Amino acid sequence: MEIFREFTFEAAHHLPNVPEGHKCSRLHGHSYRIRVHVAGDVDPDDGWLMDFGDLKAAFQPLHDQLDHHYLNEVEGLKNPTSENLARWIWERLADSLPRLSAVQVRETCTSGCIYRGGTA
Ligand SMILES: Nc1nc2c(c(=O)[nH]1)N=C([C@H](O)[C@H](O)COP(=O)(O)OP(=O)(O)OP(=O)(O)O)CN2
Repeated sequence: MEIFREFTFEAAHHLPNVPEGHKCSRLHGHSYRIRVHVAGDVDPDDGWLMDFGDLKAAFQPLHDQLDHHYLNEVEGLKNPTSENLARWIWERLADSLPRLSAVQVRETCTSGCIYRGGTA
């Protein structure tokens, strides 16, 4: 079984390593949508994998660091692409959510990424 919880936050960023003239080198903002997935067995007694409320509690400290912030200034997010943000979130959730299975980051309605851990 896999469950997820979706979070949103607003933030500004620019991408420092894109080619000269790329639109994303300019300061701009996104309404980010994040999905945190956890996978495992459903407990036969309580009928759930884990409480959605505990997923929310685990993400809250990260939300506080990201919402209405300039992502380039957040520790570890000098180059805040979707991919780097997904990995940043994973690394900060992995201890509190040992069954973490995926982190999805959506920057816009049409673009985003999914990170499932590991080095890629
Ligand atoms: N692999 C990645 N590519 C891009 C990233 C990224 O994080 N990873 N980020 C950007 C920009 O931040 C950009 O704001 C979002 O890109 P894009 O989908 O091109 O945005 P638009 O809404 O402007 O798309 P259009 O359909 O062209 O209007 C760029 N690439």
